[in-house]
Amino acid sequence: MSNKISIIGGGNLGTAIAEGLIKNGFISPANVMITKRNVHTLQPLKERGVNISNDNNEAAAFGDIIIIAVKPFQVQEVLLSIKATLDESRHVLVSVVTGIYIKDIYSIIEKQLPVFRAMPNTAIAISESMTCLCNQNGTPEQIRYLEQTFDQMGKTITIDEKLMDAATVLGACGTAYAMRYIRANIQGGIEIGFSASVASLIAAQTVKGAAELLLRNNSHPEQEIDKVTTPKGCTIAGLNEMEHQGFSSSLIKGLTASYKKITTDM
Ligand SMILES: NC(=O)C1=CN([C@@H]2O[C@H](COP(=O)(O)OP(=O)(O)OC[C@H]3O[C@@H](n4cnc5c(N)ncnc54)[C@H](O)[C@@H]3O)[C@@H](O)[C@H]2O)C=CC1
Ligand SMILES: O=C(O)[C@@H]1CCC=N1
Repeated sequence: MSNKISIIGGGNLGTAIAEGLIKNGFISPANVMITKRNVHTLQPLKERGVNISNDNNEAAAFGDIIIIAVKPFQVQEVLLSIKATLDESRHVLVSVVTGIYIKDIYSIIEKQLPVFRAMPNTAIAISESMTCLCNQNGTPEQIRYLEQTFDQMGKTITIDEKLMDAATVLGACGTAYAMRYIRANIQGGIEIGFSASVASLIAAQTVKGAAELLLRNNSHPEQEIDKVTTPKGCTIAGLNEMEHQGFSSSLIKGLTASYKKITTDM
């Protein structure tokens, strides 16, 4: 399988994917093309050797793997514009678009080429994404290749398409939710005496360490919490107050509101 990759839609996620792809040398920048109608903001990628264009058909002709990274309402127009260039015997289409199902894509392109959906998050730019994949008509070789590609940029799992909306909430929106948790820690940290920059460092590194404990120990959060909570100590006093104020409940309600938005209103 040849490995030229085109990214259509050089916005937040599209540029993060381009950065992630070229970061660790998995693919040469010369084998990546990214498009946007106004290519001005793509200059930093161009300076690093990535091909940039405002012509989606040029990108479709360039890439063997075509990643669609536009907003949901832009998908139909983009797919229709490259439909004639899509080649069933060559191209693999990968959509990262929220709430657009594989059947929707087939109904627009009317060609039986392999279609994947990928749900990464913006940490893909620093090779720390969580990416959920699903596909229809992908060969085992193509599935393996795409899993390997996204594995270069974090962790990857293949799931059923019916879980992609849930993956979007937990894995992609989750980056923003984690940021708010960290921001609240910074705000609290300033109130109890730290400068903003020191509070930011302590909050971010502490959250990173907590996540690494779970990933490396394969443990449950409550097991790790038990190791921190001294009886009659300050940790449990803080945790219980947070729960009295609805901490876990508000997060769960936030996740389900996000899920409801995707499944009923996008
Ligand atoms: N931002 C995130 O964390 C994540 C976003 N997604 C999905 O990825 C998609 C892109 O999201 P963002 O990057 O955040 O949006 P964005 O608005 O930053 O990026 C979309 C880009 O597509 C460009 N574009 C629009 N029409 C175009 C066309 N005809 N040809 C070429 N480029 C065109 C826009 O100029 C823009 O730069 C969305 O569907 C979103 O649901 C999925 C996972 C995470
Ligand atoms: O907010 C959104 O709709 C997109 C989907 C996942 C992250 N951003």
